[in-house]
Amino acid sequence: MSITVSNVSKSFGDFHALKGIDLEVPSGELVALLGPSGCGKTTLLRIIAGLETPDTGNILFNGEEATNRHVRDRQVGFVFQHYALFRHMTVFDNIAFGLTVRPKKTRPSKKEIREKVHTLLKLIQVEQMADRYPAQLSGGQRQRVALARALAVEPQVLLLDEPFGALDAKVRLELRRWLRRLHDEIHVTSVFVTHDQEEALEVADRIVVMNQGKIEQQGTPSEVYDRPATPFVFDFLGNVNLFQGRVHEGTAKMGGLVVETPEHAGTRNAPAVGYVRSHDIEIERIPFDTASLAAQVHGVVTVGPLVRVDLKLPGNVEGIEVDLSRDVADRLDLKVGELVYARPRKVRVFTDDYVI
Ligand SMILES: Nc1ncnc2c1ncn2[C@@H]1O[C@H](COP(=O)(O)OP(=O)(O)OP(=O)(O)O)[C@@H](O)[C@H]1O
Repeated sequence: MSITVSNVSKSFGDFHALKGIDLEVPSGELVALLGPSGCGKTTLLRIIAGLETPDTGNILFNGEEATNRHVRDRQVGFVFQHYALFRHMTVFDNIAFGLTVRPKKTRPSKKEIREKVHTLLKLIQVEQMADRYPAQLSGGQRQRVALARALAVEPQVLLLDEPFGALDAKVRLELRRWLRRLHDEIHVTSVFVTHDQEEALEVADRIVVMNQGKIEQQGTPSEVYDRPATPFVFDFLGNVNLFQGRVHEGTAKMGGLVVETPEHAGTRNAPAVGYVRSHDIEIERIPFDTASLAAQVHGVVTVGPLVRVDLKLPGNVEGIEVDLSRDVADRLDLKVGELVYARPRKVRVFTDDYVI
């Protein structure tokens, strides 16, 4: 089932939590709502679910008006960060719950319910745990059971609010891969809230980046990562260095960086900022042919598979961070205090009215 969010706004008192949101979720897609704490992701999810009503705007399911449809008639399944499994029920009964409480007319037979629950137990890979109680499961297993419970009633839409937020990093990583594979099998239209950019980039078909109640950009993971539309998106999706400067008659000059720009970009000597990801910078001991920035090594620290180098540059008070692979760092064997040259491989320039 497709979801259309059309011009949705929501305020709490005089705080504008959502400001004119327009969003299309095509049937069968897995979409991530990504943004910092308080940007309105959960409020938007709750409005799609029918747990909250928008002040203005509409929600459509498969093109049909559903803004005032009751939550129980929306055919949505939920999974939240804090697993709300029934403590006094076994895994089996938790998953079966939504089916057993149906009115007699639409309730499947006991045999059908048993078969359905076993299919789901297999899908979430906890077949041998049907008789356990939630307290006897790990956090990751509980979240998988919560997902199976949501899926048991065959929802048309699955809404997940930071479903792995309370789990440790390793389990989180396993579960998000598992969720991706599960979605590839069942293709239920899903909206997934997260503030973790890696999670969104790895799991989602499409990412909707939100900031202060608005959508900054939406697109495939590679679109938003490789072609961020705004400085906010650039910054939010990874480690970034800023080079402040000005653009004038076709050239942006930013703290030693020089980038050719279209003639019409900021011809009034407008401020310009160059954004460079920390893994898009090379370091050598001799100057590069082009765009060499002289710098001093200020710090070197190993972070898992990477070595993070802090450089001080004349004209860039904040300094810059460079992520090198371990091989390159081993070859260079940089020492704090020595002089080197840096060269950005990719620069994206934002001016007041232009992105290059
Ligand atoms: N019922 C409410 N009453 C008053 N303010 C609310 C209410 N619900 C949300 N807000 C406010 O609206 C803003 C958006 O909240 P929301 O929960 O949608 O953000 P979020 O992006 O999901 O953040 P987080 O990642 O921290 O959950 C926040 O500033 C929050 O304090």
